Amino acid sequence: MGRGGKRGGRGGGRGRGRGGGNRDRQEWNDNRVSFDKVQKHNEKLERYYNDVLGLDDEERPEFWAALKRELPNSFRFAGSKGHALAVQRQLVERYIPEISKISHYDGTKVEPPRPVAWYPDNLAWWMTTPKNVVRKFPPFSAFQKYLVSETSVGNISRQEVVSMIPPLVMDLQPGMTVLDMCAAPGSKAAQLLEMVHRGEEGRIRQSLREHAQEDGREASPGVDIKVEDAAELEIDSNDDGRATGILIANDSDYKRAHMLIHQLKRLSSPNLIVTNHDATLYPSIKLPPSPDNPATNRYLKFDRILADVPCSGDGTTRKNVNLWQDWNPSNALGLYVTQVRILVRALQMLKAGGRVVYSTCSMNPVENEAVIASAIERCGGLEKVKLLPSDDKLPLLKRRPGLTDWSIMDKTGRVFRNFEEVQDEIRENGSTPALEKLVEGMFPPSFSPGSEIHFERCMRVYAHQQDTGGFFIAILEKQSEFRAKPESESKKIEPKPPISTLIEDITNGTKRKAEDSDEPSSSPKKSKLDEDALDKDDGSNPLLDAVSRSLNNNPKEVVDLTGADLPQQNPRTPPPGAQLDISTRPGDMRSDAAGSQPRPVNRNRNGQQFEEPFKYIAGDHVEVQSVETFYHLSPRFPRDRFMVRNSTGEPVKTIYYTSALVRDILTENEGKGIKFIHGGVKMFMKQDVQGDGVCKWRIQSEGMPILEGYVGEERVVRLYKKETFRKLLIEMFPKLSDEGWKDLDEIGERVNNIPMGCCVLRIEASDTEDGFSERMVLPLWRSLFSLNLMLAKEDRTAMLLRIFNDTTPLVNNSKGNNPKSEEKKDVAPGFKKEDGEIKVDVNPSIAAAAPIPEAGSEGLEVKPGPYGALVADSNSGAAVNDVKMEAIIKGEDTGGPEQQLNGTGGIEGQLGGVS
Ligand SMILES: C[S@@+](CC[C@H](N)C(=O)[O-])C[C@H]1O[C@@H](n2cnc3c(N)ncnc32)[C@H](O)[C@@H]1O
Repeated sequence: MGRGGKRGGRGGGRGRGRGGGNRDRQEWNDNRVSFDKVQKHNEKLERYYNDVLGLDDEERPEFWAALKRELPNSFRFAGSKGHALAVQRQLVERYIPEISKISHYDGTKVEPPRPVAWYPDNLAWWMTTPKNVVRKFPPFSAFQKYLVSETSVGNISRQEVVSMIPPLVMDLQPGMTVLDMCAAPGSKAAQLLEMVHRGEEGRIRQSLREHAQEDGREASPGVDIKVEDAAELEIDSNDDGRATGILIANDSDYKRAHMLIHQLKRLSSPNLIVTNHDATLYPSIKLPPSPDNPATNRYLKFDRILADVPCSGDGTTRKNVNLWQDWNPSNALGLYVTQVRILVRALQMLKAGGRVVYSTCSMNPVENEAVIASAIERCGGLEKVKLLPSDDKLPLLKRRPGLTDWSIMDKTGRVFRNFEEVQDEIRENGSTPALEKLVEGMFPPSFSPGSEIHFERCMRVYAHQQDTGGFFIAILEKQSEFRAKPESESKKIEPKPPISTLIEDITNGTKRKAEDSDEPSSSPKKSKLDEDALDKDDGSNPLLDAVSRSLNNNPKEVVDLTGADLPQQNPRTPPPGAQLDISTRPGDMRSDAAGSQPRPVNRNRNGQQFEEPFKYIAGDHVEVQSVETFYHLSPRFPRDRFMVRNSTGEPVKTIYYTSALVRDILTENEGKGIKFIHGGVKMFMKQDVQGDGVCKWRIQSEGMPILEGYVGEERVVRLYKKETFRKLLIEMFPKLSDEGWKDLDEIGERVNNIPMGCCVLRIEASDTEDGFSERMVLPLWRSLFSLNLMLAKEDRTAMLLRIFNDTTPLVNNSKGNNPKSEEKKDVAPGFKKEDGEIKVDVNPSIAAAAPIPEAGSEGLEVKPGPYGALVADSNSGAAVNDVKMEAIIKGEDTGGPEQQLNGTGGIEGQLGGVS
């Protein structure tokens, strides 16, 4: 993956890196400000964990002291391994030596960032110097710039170290089918997606090399596959090296699901689908029938599932300091039912032999060991689901085993050792709402000999062990298919309705009042239909069909179809975990969510929400053919994976590309009520060019890494020298006319001679002094008079800093001759902005450099418009009409659905030609 960067992930919208003013970010800032001020005591919290965790007298004070300290900074290098290591090298070679020279006022040396010992390949780092010191203290300013810049382009992901653990213990291999059930904001999903693509870059290059001669293409030089990676060349090599696995990332909260998309889109993966469902009711996904057995329905089963469930989050007191005030035992008790349901559904959707990793950032056994025990019980016991040992995983990670015995604290603070004590209490003193929340399954189960669940195989990570937050992780393996017990038969799991509520029901004939209960409103008793629906092995799901049908029509239908409880089950309503702020781990969100803005909801005429459909276009479609001809595509590139997102199924603005399995899933399940909200990588965007033979479809930087190896030499420009690249980064729209091409050194002649349109700039790695250590591929636009690297400004800036340690401001040659004039910003050559209006610039030097062509000359269409004439696109240099020009200048949408999402303003977000 990563082919020259975070899977090419350069997309980057306007929103990146901005605060966005969302609630979670705001909370985080408040937390930071108030960390020292918050009273870090909570009698129930301290009493419960002193009792239940079994820490000895020596360890206990360390545990509490750590929970009261602020968390060290941590971050992870993201993207393909090769690329991530290249960015990491900058830290090691350039910034750590500088930071090591800095001293505190008392003369002690500042501790530089250091790698997290248990994270593979030194790709995760942490540092004890507080963020605000790094941000404000001048000696750190270069390092701070590096962090900000690489984070903004997605090469660095700020993530808490314990939150990096679950994906690492999944044993995820390329080619696998993977589901992340509660994925937003997406830090773990990003790790999973990287794993789905592991080794892909090398495999594709190997395949291209093997077929270079046959295809008449020149393979890139200097592609030495490291010996330790050689094994990866063999895995998942069927599709000419392209990854065949899939990650489906899901979240029930629509807004958060869009943060997830924002986060994952940076990885530009065609193997990703994002869905928006309640994980307790996750729908079965249909696959196309197998050719051998066309009459049988097939459903997707997963090799790996991550259930990083909503939880009370009490392992995160170090960043969510308000938890000290807010912690209450009922938070965890109220989440138990949802957590069990999510885990049971995960186990149902797993292949036999597949694995679920269950994790929380809570230390409470009711959300952890109790959930594992209850889910195993519902799924038919250890014969069906086994808890796997984890001591062979991440040997350098300090952890404690899972608890084998625990007590439960009720809302009032009373502690019970077992369920019998609860029943005795009810018998003796009568029931109370607090007692009614306690169910048998929350307590340690009793086992017959030989049937013990080995809870000690779970991993518990505590704050004091290595200065982190707290976390719980368990690995479960499905042994064989099962039919899960309905909850009504598993009395251990379902809380009885509170007596007070029953009385109310009887006397008033009304439904339960939400305020009576700590229990999540989306954890109502399930109807029989519900349970049967989810248990069906053939994957069909009448409940979900009914729900989705009703959502597409009339929400009231849900009531009619599925019984009294279901209105609360509407999968669009985030379940309780999502509504509890503490369960959403604001710390996980803060960096990831930064700048992401929820996509405006699409609504039809009746005001109902809908997603643009995913429609695949045929390989012999005239537009696909035009692309094929112009870019001289190798026959080895699949033509049957191009997709558009509109109901006509015609390519209008954007052509996306997906893997074959993603295509099969999106087409097979179309109109079946599954809420797919993202899929596909932007491969081509339409440009209104009017020249003979100039392809209207320009390659998007996101799609470039996937496509580039298959583009014919006719559209390829090769660059070897750093200095040439530096010029292209600093200078937007370098002039080719008037012998300007001569300033472009090694590529000057080639770009001057290449016919107009989009081309592939291959930056080849070499051992020469002025050469690149890492190969990169970027889209380049050759226009009539100039050239432009199609790269967002922030990506240009990040590359300048990374490759050249250069912070030179960018020069925009399209801005005319008056650099002081802010008014000129964003305007194409030959035009100027005055009093907010775009006018033709009559400056003779510009006119000479960029004469407005006559109609028909070099294929440009000239037509008058509000700006006086047709101009060259300020971004790509291509000819555009004035409507388009206006849209570009205003930053209005010129792209597909995703552009609306981030408010990237279409072209401007991607190309950086407009600030
Ligand atoms: C702990 S966070 C997940 C963090 C995420 N795995 C990561 O690494 O960035 C839990 C997520 O579960 C979602 N959620 C809560 N209830 C859910 C449900 N019933 N089904 C699916 N998602 C749910 C919340 O919206 C929240 O985003």
